[in-house]
Amino acid sequence: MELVTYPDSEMMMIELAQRLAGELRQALQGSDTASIAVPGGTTPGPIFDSLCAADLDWERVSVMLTDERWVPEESPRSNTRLLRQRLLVNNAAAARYLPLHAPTETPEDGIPQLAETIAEVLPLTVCLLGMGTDMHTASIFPGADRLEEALTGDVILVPMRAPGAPEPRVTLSASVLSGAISRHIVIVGPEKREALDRARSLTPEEAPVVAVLKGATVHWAES
Ligand SMILES: O=C(O)[C@H](O)[C@@H](O)[C@H](O)[C@H](O)COP(=O)(O)O
Repeated sequence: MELVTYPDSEMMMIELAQRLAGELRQALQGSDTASIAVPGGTTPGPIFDSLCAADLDWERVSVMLTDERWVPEESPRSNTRLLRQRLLVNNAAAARYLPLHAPTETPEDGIPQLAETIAEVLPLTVCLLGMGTDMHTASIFPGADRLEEALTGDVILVPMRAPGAPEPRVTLSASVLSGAISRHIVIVGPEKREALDRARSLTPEEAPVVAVLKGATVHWAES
């Protein structure tokens, strides 16, 4: 794992967006298509604000979330809603969006069809992840009901229910996330930095972020 620290998060978000766009651009030089998975939550909004304006052939790019809360798109908890408002706009409106949510009651009902579409674009070209202070990443939470399957299963999407998550979730598996050609983790603040340092001496069951750390670049700003 490589750690890059930035003087402030505003600068980090802009530089990281440029880096992600550069990696997609480079991939599109050698291939017809490219794919990127991004997290939801409160951290990545400013990255999306810059990335959506990147000058690249978005029509050839598939965009998806790393994980989603099983709530309707109108919910303020919906990561899809965040993506539609801040990433799939401007130049990036031309991208192909691969949903991680379907209008079914449970994630179990929706997953087979969603996973089929995602399978077509794997491995991911670029994967951006967030991390919680409990050391979860995507929606792979410590103590989750299907933690083992998400960490070690040869699967694409896993439904998740966890004490740390207020609603059912669906997450890309560790094998899909860590299979991305390029992986970045973005964290802000001293608490998350301490959690990351702690995670490095723990098992993936205790600290799921460990499952995606090898070969990843962690981007950190104190505030
Ligand atoms: O849907 C989600 O919540 C995310 O995809 C999740 O994995 C997120 O990246 C971390 O929980 C960090 O969240 P914050 O950025 O809000 O701290």
